[in-house]
Amino acid sequence: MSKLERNWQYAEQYPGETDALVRARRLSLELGIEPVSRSVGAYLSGIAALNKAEAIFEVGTGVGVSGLSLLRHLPDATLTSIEIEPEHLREARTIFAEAGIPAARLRLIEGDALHVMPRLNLGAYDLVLLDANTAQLLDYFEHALSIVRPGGCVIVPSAFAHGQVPDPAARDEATQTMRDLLALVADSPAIASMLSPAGDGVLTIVRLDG
Ligand SMILES: C[S@@+](CC[C@H](N)C(=O)[O-])C[C@H]1O[C@@H](n2cnc3c(N)ncnc32)[C@H](O)[C@@H]1O
Repeated sequence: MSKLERNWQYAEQYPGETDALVRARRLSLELGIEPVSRSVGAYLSGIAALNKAEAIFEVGTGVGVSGLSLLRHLPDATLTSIEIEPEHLREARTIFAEAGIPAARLRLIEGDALHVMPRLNLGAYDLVLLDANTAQLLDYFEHALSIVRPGGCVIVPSAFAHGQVPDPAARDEATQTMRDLLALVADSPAIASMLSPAGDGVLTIVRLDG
């Protein structure tokens, strides 16, 4: 194992998870859903706390690993989360209830994010997580930038598209879409962007004021 791989493995094993997160992660894997990794979950918890997020929006609920992570240190925050698969959403409701998250703090919406996002209030969210269909990512991102408040952030886990983005030989559509997004945000003066190698890569974009 190389030094970089050892660093990565250490970071993945380091953060502690709540019992609810462990249950949600196990269920995700049983259902064939790819949840955010442990280090990315810890990153989401930390960024949401730092941002003092009150209103959080997520595309791709899965069964709730990212959602539980986002809410972990924020007892008053609300989460609006969109999921296209009814079975995932049903399981997520159970997971959130078992974790003791009151229903009033959750708005779980079944549907296609591309239909739901255009109807959301502009500038209404402190933090937006995009973790669904990579083929639609550029469209999600356009909506995300208008629903996040100035100073808020948009986070895209799986920014390496299963490790493909850094591989110049990889030319599939998902990889190209992710590269397009990375190029787009790197050049925009209205955005601060950060790319971390945690998990499968995490892209964090801050919408600057003004
Ligand atoms: C990678 S999983 C999300 C995992 C979740 N964020 C977590 O960490 O536990 C992607 C999810 O997005 C959902 N999805 C795919 N396309 C979607 C769409 N257009 N709108 C809403 N959800 C979608 C899938 O059904 C799947 O549950």
